Amino acid sequence: MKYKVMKKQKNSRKCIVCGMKNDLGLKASFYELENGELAAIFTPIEEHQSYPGRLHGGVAGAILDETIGRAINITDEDVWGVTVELNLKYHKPVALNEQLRVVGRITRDTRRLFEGTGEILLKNGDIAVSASGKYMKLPLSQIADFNEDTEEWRVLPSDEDPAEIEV
Ligand SMILES: CC(C)(COP(=O)(O)OP(=O)(O)OC[C@H]1O[C@@H](n2cnc3c(N)ncnc32)[C@H](O)[C@@H]1OP(=O)(O)O)[C@@H](O)C(=O)NCCC(=O)NCCS
Ligand SMILES: CCCCCCCCCCCCCC(=O)O
Repeated sequence: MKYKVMKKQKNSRKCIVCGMKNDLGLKASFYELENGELAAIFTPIEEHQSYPGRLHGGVAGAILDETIGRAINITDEDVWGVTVELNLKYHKPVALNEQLRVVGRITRDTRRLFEGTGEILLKNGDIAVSASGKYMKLPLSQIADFNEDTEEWRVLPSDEDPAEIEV
């Protein structure tokens, strides 16, 4: 189904998934949807392959990890989590150089932990990779030396931002 985009999330400078100044990164964009899920959009490049032409399974894990980890921010922008568990199932190969949709949602939220699930979708809507993850909530000061300005942690509006996304 198609859902309206309610809000775009922030990107960063060097994160392997969302860093806009990481030339080898995925440069993914994250959109909060009206149904309470988070969608990511990115286009894998040659540098993200394992076997020629096929997305590396670890890279698939990275985008799912971050999409689930960011889904918590739909309800609370100030929660930061570190991944403590990530389970992946690879159903179909993922090709390079084609835009992919990823979707994630929160399935459990407690004082110290949150859990969620997510999928990488192929163009035809088939699920290529599915994941479930568990994250420990921590104060940002315990995770990283983080300066929003130097890390360029901000929303980057683009003409290519979709008004709705099918997930
Ligand atoms: C998450 C982390 C901070 C926990 O460290 P810690 O507080 O020293 O770990 P502890 O073993 O004392 O666990 C703290 C609590 O979390 C719980 N916990 C730890 N890992 C858990 C897991 N995978 N699932 C459920 N609970 C977990 C423990 O049971 C414990 O609970 P308790 O206090 O009620 O006994 C640490 O393991 C860590 O930094 N891991 C790396 C995370 C990471 O880098 N992820 C990838 C990038 S974000
Ligand atoms: C400059 C800050 C960039 C930080 C990226 C924000 C990511 C939040 C998602 C949490 C998922 C954790 C991913 C991980 O490291 O395993």
